[in-house]
Amino acid sequence: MRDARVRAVLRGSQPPLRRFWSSVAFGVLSAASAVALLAASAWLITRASEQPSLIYVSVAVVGVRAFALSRAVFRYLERLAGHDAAFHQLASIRAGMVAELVPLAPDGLGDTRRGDLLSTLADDVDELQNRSLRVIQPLVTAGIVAVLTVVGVTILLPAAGLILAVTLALAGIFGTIVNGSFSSKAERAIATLRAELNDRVLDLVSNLAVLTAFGALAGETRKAVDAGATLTRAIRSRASAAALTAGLVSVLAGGATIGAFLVGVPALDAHRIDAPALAVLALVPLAVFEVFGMLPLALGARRQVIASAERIARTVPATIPAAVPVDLPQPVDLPLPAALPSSAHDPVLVLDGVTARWPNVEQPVLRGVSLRLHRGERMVIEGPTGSGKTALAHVLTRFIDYEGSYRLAGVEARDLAQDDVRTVVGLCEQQPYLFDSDIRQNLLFARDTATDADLEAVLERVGLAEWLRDRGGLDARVGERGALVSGGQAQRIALARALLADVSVLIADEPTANVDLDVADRIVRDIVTAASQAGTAVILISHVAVAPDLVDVRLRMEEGRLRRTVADPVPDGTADSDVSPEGVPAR
Ligand SMILES: Nc1ncnc2c1ncn2[C@@H]1O[C@H](COP(=O)(O)OP(=O)(O)OP(=O)(O)O)[C@@H](O)[C@H]1O
Repeated sequence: MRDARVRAVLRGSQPPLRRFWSSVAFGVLSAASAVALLAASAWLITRASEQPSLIYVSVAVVGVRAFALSRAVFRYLERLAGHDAAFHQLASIRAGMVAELVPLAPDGLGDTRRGDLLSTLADDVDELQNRSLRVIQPLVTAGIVAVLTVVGVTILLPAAGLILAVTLALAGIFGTIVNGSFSSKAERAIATLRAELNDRVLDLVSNLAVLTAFGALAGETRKAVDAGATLTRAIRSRASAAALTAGLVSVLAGGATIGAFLVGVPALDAHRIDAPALAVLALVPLAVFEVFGMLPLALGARRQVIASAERIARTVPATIPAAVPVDLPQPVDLPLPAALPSSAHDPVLVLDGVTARWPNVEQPVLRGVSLRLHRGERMVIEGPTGSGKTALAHVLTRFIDYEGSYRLAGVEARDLAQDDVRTVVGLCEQQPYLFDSDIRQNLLFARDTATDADLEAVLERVGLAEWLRDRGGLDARVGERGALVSGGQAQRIALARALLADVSVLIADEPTANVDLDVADRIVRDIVTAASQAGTAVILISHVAVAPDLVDVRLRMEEGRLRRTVADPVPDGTADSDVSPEGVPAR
């Protein structure tokens, strides 16, 4: 049975009836006009060959013109109304998906491949629009027009009506079987193959430098090309199945015409119908089969829509993992900046026995961590790789949840809105993300009211004044993911961003990871100095030994536990995170 989440995605893809009904109505009118056009033309040509007075054919002449025009006009209106409804729905599906993903980012999406996410948000959501456009609408139109035509033909000649009904049923059944058996595998695979291709191409272009350096570019390119070829094969096999189905439907349409002649000619001889009626009986099947031929293709489109809905349901997690924080329905207000302690002795941030886990990981990454940070204090956290330093940064910025107590300005952090916490505690990530835009835009999103003078001042504080002049000012571009700036400059831009956001606590996670020792020392000094000037407390996560004059508190993280370092000893037997590393007075 299809899972409830897939059903919910499918339901969500369907435009509401008030938007959708008009496109179905126009579709039916357009298809009915096509059938009526052929019927009227067949009747007119045959009747005209009998050279009657013009008065007898004038209605049919008007009919042919009217149906020719109405078919095109209704087709246009159907397209317009159908796409309008589908696009409205697409916009809300995409917005809904992004809204579901936002609370998960960044740590709740650790298992999600970026290519998958890209394919899901772009291609799979696009595919969903076909549910109304290529599945429901053609099915309803084909059904209604086929029934109306069979009724009309039956009125003219019951035997011909029966033949038409039977051949239409055969076309529906065999067309669906043929199409299903030749293309259902390809249809279901296309969405996954497209995601795989996206993933490979994304990997290739984002890691060109490293792949080239290790001579792996040719191999990875081949994999991307192979993924493209597999996708092309699947698309080709779907197209072949569609062509085969169309061929089968055409054969049955021809069969219906021959059948109409077989029963129509004796009826003509017996004067039960006249010659123009026989022409109508013979030609109408061709038009109705054109409409009805969409049925097997609509069922194929349905399989593809379902495959995309399943992928969306798989890619966007149905529930938020336990370790990802969720805001309370009515979070406590943190009136800023008044809420922050004005006295240097009151801590801004207090952790008591904090334990935390990464999403979907059983083992805690932090175990009973306690610390206190005062206004303007400079704290360094060192420790071996993988010991949990970044995890602590993510707890403090509320990217992952915690057990124990984490108070910010005296208020328990889990009672606050996460956004409020992040206006007080800012993070300079280990690998700062720079947008492929100019320097101005890369800073402005931290504070969109900042003037150019503000931006230049903050860049000066982080030691980038000269660089800014050399680059020609704030309009200089930084390249994709900061390709046009060095690792150290990227760190400084990230720092400038954090300073602009005017946080009270700045966490710099390995700001010197990408630079040499010489530059590292300057960056750390600049970070600490710039933050101090702003009265901002700093938690510096660093591998590099930080000069003693830049540090008030020095802590060490080991296997998820925090303790003081030898340089800042505590009494024997109490050197772990159960002890609050308090006591270093704020400057
Ligand atoms: N999103 C994640 N999901 C699951 N495990 C993770 C995740 N991120 C990191 N880990 C694991 O958690 C442990 C602690 O990682 P963390 O990044 O906090 O270490 P770190 O001390 O910052 O290391 P480094 O100095 O190398 O940056 C490591 O074993 C790491 O492999």
